[in-house]
Amino acid sequence: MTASAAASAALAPETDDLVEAPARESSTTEAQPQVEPIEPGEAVGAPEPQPDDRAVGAEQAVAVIAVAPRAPKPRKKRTLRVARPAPSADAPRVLVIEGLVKRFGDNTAVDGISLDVRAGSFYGIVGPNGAGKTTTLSMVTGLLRPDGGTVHVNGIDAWADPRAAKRATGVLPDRLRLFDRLTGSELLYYSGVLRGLDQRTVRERSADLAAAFGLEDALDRLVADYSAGMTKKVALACAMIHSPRLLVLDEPFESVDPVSAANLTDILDQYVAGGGTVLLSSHGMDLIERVCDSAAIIVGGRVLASGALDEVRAGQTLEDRFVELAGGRKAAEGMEWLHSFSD
Ligand SMILES: Nc1ncnc2c1ncn2[C@@H]1O[C@H](COP(=O)(O)OP(=O)(O)OP(=O)(O)O)[C@@H](O)[C@H]1O
Repeated sequence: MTASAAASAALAPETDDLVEAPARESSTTEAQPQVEPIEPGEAVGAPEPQPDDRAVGAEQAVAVIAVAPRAPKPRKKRTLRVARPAPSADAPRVLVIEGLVKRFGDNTAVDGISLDVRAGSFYGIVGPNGAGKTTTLSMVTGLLRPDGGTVHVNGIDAWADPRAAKRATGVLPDRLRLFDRLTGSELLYYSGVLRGLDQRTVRERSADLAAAFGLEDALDRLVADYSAGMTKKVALACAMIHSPRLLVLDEPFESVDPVSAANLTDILDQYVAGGGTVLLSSHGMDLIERVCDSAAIIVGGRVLASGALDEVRAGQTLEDRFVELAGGRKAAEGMEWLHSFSD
């Protein structure tokens, strides 16, 4: 399948994912008056328009805008599916996080997080704002020193031997701080040689990545002039150029349009199919359910559920499970002033 065909396929609504719920029965058993069926949206009682009938009276005008109520949309029930099975329990563990802790003053942002991510896994981390996702990923990738706990990447202690761990890791951080006065091709080149690749390999891979991410026409422009989505793409390309064993991506789909998101998903899918491992954070529950085989729900710096996607969802959608674990929806109580409109 071509990249664009694959992107289109990924974008197509997954109609077989949706199961129609049975139509709701009428709640009354009383005899109903016989009426002509009215199509939803059809005008009721409107006189047949005549060629020379331009002036309509008030009654007729009202009749013209009296529209049959639209039938309520049938509730759709989603079948819970997984994109792919989680790696088997004997697959090697590419990332092992044990008892990770990070405090900012009195605030314990990460409070003893432990996770196992196995080779070939597409692992999603979800959690409410401020749950500690970015803080955790920053400690995994060597950007933030933990106050406690350990991180092993491919068997390497990431804080005892950060250089070796970084060679095995590609990172897309949350707040992108790129050398954006470089052009896209200069940034890719810089990322490649920084990771020890020779010039020829860097050029070849840069061309492949630019084509895969649809950035060919932007390579000679300054990254500072890129849109948010393009910046995300070039940063992801830079994270992948040294073909790391583990990709750690903080909100990779933020600001990325749906077509590009499908394209990125295809690229990451191929990477995982080839034995790579992805750990990503996202607020997109549907996306996580579509692409990930495993997930962790983090709330208040703690892991409340983790493992194969089906175990984490526990028979619900990931969103429902997330909302349940995160403490449910909060009504906008005490916000009555919001309805006292200013004009
Ligand atoms: N550098 C910092 N200094 C002080 N507090 C911080 C710092 N970084 C994060 N925090 C705090 O740590 C907690 C976790 O933040 P973090 O950014 O990890 O959350 P998150 O789950 O990634 O949230 P979001 O989904 O909103 O991105 C928050 O209370 C945040 O205010």
